Amino acid sequence: MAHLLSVRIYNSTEIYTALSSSKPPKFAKKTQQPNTAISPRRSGPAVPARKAQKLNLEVSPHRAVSAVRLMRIELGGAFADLLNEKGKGSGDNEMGYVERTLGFRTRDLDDRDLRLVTDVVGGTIRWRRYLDHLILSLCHDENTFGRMEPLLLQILRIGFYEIVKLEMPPYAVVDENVRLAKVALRPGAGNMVNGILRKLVLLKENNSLPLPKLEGNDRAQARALATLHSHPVWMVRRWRKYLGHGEAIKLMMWNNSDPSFSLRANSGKSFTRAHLSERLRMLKVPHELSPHLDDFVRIRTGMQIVIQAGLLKEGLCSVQDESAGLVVSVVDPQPGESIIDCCAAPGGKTLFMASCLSGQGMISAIDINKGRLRILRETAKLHQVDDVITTVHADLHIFAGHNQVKSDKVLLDAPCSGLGVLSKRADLRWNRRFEDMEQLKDLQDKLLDAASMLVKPGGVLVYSTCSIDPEENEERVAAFLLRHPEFCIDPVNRSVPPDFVTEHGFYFSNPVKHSLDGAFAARLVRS
Ligand SMILES: C[S@@+](CC[C@H](N)C(=O)[O-])C[C@H]1O[C@@H](n2cnc3c(N)ncnc32)[C@H](O)[C@@H]1O
Repeated sequence: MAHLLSVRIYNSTEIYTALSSSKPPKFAKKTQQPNTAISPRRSGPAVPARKAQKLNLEVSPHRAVSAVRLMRIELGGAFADLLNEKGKGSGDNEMGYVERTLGFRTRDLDDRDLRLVTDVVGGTIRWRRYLDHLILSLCHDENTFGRMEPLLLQILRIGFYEIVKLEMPPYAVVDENVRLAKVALRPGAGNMVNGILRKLVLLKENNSLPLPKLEGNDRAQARALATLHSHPVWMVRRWRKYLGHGEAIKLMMWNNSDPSFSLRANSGKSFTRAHLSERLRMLKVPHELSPHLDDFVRIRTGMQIVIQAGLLKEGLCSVQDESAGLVVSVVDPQPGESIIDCCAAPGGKTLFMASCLSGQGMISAIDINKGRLRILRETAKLHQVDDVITTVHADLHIFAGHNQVKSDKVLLDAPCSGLGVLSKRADLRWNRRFEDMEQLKDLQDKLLDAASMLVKPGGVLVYSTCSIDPEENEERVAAFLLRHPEFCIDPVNRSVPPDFVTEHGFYFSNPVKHSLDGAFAARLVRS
């Protein structure tokens, strides 16, 4: 039986405040829903005003935490950083959100619960389009789905994901999610979850999930694929155009797989990869050495252990994908050089470049974002590489127009769509819009022009993105070379393994081929 230790009424503004620190969005109306019926309105309060229960031992903690975190990501604009999800060792933090949002606590999260939260939140976000298609198919009508309360929808998505993708024992999933809906919303909501989830279980047992067929014209096929692989239609169409049907599907499967992470040992603190490997062995974290980069190790599981052991906090290592590390190989920083990192924050590449300088040389780390630049500064101090880094808070366009400085090497790690990192950034696919691409390309051209002004004769300009989109990569470089005949391509064969070198001499990490994030870099020399 639920334990009722305290009673408090929450209103919708308070609930929103619990979800996010910024002001309430349009969905948070002050109207209250009747407590017995299922509110059909998606535009109603996030959860209805309700009585708070301090401790409820009947609700499974990972589901309560997942539901609240999903609400925060979707409605409160929180950032679905899978690493943070893994890293949030503090169950207290999570339970605080549950209490402030739903009005009750469950038992504390243990390590298994934390892993489940990561899986459920990441998976539910990734598979959202697919799950919503199934939920809509099993609702009475489109209105029921279209106006469903946000919390109810999240609970259904969790249940569908657990049954269809995690293949958890279905009737336990039904019972647990029904209980969550009853306690967090009201009995009627529990009945609805029960009805829909039970229909799903039957369909799954009979192998007859209502999924779209791949037929019709290009647009219709793209829509079906977008649902089956849970991506926006515009991405599917773009990838079918650029990569072909088969590769597009492989890419979507990669984006939907569990991300793996790499760690870079921080030589700035004389902490070598051998030291890191030894520490990981002692922590029983399975890992392997990167075949491409001397300072890197790969880990598939155990990130939470690494974080709890304090390795990141002590600055002994950083989380950095090898694809990003290889961009630094393309820059090839040498002791004594002057380097400008034009879009530097939060500093992943700046710090790696700084550690390559062995205390000699200087990196000017420019960024327009003050907060992110502060993170860079603090991390540089922690990593003991701050003696070779100067941070500059500036808009690159203005900085380049007003400064006469010219450097040996200039890195422009440009703002981009991030289409190469969708496996790690589970929510990014839903936040990125087709219209963004044109704006980004325009920004990239302008930043390239500005960055080129900072390169001294004979110096090197490296343009990089974490995108796999040719329009942000090869096409931007081609357009730049037309505008700037004083630059030419310096093929990256000497900097990265041959497998990563394109026919035009650029660096390209292909998620499907290399099992790393997608990344691109061009090395251009000024005559
Ligand atoms: C892809 S991120 C850089 C990531 C970074 N290089 C790293 O490895 O951690 C792009 C950065 O460009 C910055 N940026 C965007 N427009 C800018 C501008 N006009 N001038 C300077 N920085 C800018 C953003 O604030 C953002 O931090």
